[in-house]
Amino acid sequence: MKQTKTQQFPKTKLAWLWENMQGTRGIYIVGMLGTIVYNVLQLTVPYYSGKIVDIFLTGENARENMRTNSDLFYKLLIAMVGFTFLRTIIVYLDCMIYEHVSQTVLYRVRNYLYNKIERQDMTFYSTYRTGDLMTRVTGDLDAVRHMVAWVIRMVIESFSLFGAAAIFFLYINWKMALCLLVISPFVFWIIYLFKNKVAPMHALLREKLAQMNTYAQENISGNRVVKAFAREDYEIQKFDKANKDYAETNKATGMVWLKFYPYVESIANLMPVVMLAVGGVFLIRGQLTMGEYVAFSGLIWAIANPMRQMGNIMNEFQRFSAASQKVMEIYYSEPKIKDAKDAVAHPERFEGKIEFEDVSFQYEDGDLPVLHDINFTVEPNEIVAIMGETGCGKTSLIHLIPRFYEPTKGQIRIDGIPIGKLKLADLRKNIGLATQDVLLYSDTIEGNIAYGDSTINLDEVMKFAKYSAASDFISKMPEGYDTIVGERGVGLSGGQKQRISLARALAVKPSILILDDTTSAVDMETEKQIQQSLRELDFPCTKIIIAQRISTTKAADKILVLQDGYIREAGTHEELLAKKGYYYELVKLQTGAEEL
Ligand SMILES: Nc1ncnc2c1ncn2[C@@H]1O[C@H](COP(=O)(O)OP(=O)(O)OP(=O)(O)O)[C@@H](O)[C@H]1O
Repeated sequence: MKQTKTQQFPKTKLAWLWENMQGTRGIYIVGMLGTIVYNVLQLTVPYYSGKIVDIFLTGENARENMRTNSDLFYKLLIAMVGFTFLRTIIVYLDCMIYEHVSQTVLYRVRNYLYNKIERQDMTFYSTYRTGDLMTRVTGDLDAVRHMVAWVIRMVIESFSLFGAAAIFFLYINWKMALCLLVISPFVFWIIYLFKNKVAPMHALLREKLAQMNTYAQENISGNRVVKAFAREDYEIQKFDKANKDYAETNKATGMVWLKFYPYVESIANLMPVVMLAVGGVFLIRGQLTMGEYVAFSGLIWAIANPMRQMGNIMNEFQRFSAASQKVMEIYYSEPKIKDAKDAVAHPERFEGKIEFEDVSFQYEDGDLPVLHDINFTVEPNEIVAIMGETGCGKTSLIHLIPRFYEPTKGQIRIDGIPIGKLKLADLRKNIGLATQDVLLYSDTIEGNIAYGDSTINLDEVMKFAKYSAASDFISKMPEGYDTIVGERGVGLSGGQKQRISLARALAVKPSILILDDTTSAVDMETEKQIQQSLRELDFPCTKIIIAQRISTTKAADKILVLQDGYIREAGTHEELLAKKGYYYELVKLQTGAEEL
């Protein structure tokens, strides 16, 4: 997993969130105003009860007032009930607004991230692990949604409640209000200290979660290897460790608040005590009426609760901060390999001439160059075979043609145009590639073959299956081309998967066909059939074939022998035999002949 330092983004986290609320910002503001209104409305009950107490229960003329002014009594009661009802309606609508906006943001950002991930280059995929990426588009995004749906609402709720209660207290009795409010700054200071402690815990927690998800994902997809080596117990233990790690970190994060909680709770609990003591003195001295006292004590929670809520809010805020950091990393990531500013469109088919000129290449995370000064030309329709011992750079070389990676030096041209000047889509659409590790989708065989061009009909699909010597085994399957192959082609043999992958590469009628050891798992007879079909394709096509078998390379127009990233030998089968070098030795080895 990539260990990122805290990356700087073009926008702050909240500004980024705001940007993604586009289209729902108006309604969100209405929601926030609603939160303020329904919190201010909380003051109505203690306000009216204070009035009722003063006028009709404890005041000098209480009995008289009840007799002569009972209308006012009922009006105050109705107002209390009415405002409570109004508040309920506002809370209800407000919840709907927050839910709507948060789901809209979630939907938008998730799509945007998926789009970004899809368009990344190979380096991105070798940097980020699938489990980590999955965590970003699920758990992390949920923390972002939670920020919109709950945390912001709680912040507004707490501050508006606190603010409204404070103003109300100051309005009815400023001296009493100050006695109560004077302790609140301590809470902010404690929350500030808490924030500094809990922020790194949330970052760590987030890493542990990604680690656990990565283990799970890798083990589920690599399940066959686990079974083959009977490593279930080992993997279960490994997961258990990651799970425990995550649970422990989760607990530790929760414990941080517990260290600060007693202080905040004590301050919050101090409020009713101050109320009782100071309020009592004020009452005795006549500086506070009984009604005012009722109003104060009825609303004391509006000062104490926001204080208690602060820790929760700060916790959630830090969770959002750690998660959004991960989301924004993908959100603002740009593939290094993309269309150049002056890229030219090339909607027409390529002729298929390929030129490598002094091409060298090193992986970004590699220590040494893997290709050195590669020079060769392939004419349209030619077949070029590339061979060499394992790890010599064959796959790296062919991956440069569709620009999966950029050469560190030199230039590759197709039909005379440097590939860096072509639009990526135009370049790749002209290339049919069957990779070494075959990946099929859980779809029908027909769907898999027609993956690159879904407009082709079944007859064409069958034709390409025939080219790749796959039609026989497909027609023997109970549902033929409608047979669903499992995830990654489960249910097919290695050779069968390779042949479907070849048919898929051919089905886009590419002007350049690249096969990376695509027939390594098929028998010699079938391979011969495939070689024959490749020579008889009904469309022009340049073929670059990585192969180890002499039976494949023999018929090629040109053979390149790679060694340690250099082209050591190049020529036809006969020319290379005459050189009596690596190729010659390989033929001897494969044919079992002493001399050729
Ligand atoms: N994504 C990568 N990042 C860093 N190094 C890599 C990467 N892929 C391959 N390499 C290294 O580049 C070198 C060439 O690998 P490459 O896959 O091109 O060899 P190959 O000739 O195709 O081997 P094989 O016949 O086994 O498929 C190897 O040393 C390999 O370790």
